[in-house]
Amino acid sequence: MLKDYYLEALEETQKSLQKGKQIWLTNASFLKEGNNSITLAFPSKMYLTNFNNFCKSELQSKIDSLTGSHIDIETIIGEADFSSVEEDDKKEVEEEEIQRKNSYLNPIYTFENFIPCENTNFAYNAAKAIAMNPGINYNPCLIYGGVGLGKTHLLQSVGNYIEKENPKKKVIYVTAETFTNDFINSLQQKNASSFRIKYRKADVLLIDDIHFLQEKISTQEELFHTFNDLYEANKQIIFTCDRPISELKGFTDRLKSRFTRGLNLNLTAPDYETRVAILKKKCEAQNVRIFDSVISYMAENIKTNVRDLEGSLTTLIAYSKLIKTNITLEIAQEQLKNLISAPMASEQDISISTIVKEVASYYNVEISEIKGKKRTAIIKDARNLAIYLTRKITQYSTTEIGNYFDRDHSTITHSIDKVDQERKQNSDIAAALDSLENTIKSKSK
Ligand SMILES: Nc1ncnc2c1ncn2[C@@H]1O[C@H](COP(=O)(O)OP(=O)(O)OP(=O)(O)O)[C@@H](O)[C@H]1O
Repeated sequence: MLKDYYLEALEETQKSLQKGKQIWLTNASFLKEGNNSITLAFPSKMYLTNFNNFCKSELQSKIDSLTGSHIDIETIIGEADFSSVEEDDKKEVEEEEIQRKNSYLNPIYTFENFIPCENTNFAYNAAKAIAMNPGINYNPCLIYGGVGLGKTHLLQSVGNYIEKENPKKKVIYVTAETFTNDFINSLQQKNASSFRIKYRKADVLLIDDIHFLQEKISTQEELFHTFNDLYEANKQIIFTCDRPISELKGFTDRLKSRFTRGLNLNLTAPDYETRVAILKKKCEAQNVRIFDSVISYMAENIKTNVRDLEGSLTTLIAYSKLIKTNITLEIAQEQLKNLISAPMASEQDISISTIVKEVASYYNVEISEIKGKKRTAIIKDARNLAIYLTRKITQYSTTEIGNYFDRDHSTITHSIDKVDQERKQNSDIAAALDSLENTIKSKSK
């Protein structure tokens, strides 16, 4: 009796599952039923894990609604005849799984979740066209623009789309930093060939933040050869960069010319309407409701980039959950006042040099040491803190901060994240940071 309901629920669930995910359900075998339970058997742990991850909740809600009561779905490995699950089939599925895990794509970054505006429509549509026909029309492709404007999101959307629609294609997503580290490791382990095989086997190679490769000539050389191999084999290559290629320093001309050879897409800050749409979409995704007046207030005042918009939204949502209250316009104004009232870089009173001076005196080190290359613990701490405070209390972008401290963008974000993390974990550090921030602000008046 329950088996009939199960079969009906199975059919409906299969229709609603994403392409490629049905296999985890079709290979489940109905073993037995109890009063309010059914038992399904699976050929292996991998099938069971994927059933739990991708199919179980859907199947559960279908079967519960068909029977009108809650049915326990019990699961077991083996104990049924799985000879119909061909060995090849298993192997193929395993390979696809391994590939999915190795591509390191964040499933949140999809075209559906990206809201283009007039300025970014071209980039959005071009990226979609690439995803539909990788390696054909726009190869290579470079996506560039300032921080937090969606470069990684768009890049990974291409990867996620291809993985979903074309699971046999091998997609590799890496940051330029990971690419560099992989390369260095391969040299240390005298295993350059496995590095080459890994990257040159890609059907789609997505490399994020190539500005990280500035001055790293050997890695650039390796990337150049990887590029040529893939390009000649019509494999799709996409890069992101925080600035136009012409502004990259310490790059070989031949690699620069490879980057610019294909399609160059520029991402710019979203307009007001898009900022509103992005905020609404993020609220929807998190299942929270925020008054339109608050959304308008945020969109009117936070124009820098989408990451800042998201950050403000996270602040408000956290506040609303913690205090258990709806976010009114007054609460939003109060909670976001530091962010919103901060003047733009060009008109701000607080300069980076004031911050560095105060931090240097706080740590009793020289200003030149903070900006220099020394890596003793105390100087590193002072440098990280100066970078963090600059980001926190001025409107300078991470790229501008990087230029000042002569560090690349990922080093700057790493410093900011590190101090942020320490601040969260240690109330003494939080208090010291607050006091230093107040000193800097009062001295800048
Ligand atoms: N147009 C957009 N629609 C929806 N979300 C967006 C959009 N642009 C950016 N975001 C979101 O903003 C956040 C920052 O985007 P992302 O990390 O892609 O920026 P980025 O340009 O790669 O920044 P960085 O140079 O710092 O690496 C992400 O959470 C992303 O989902």
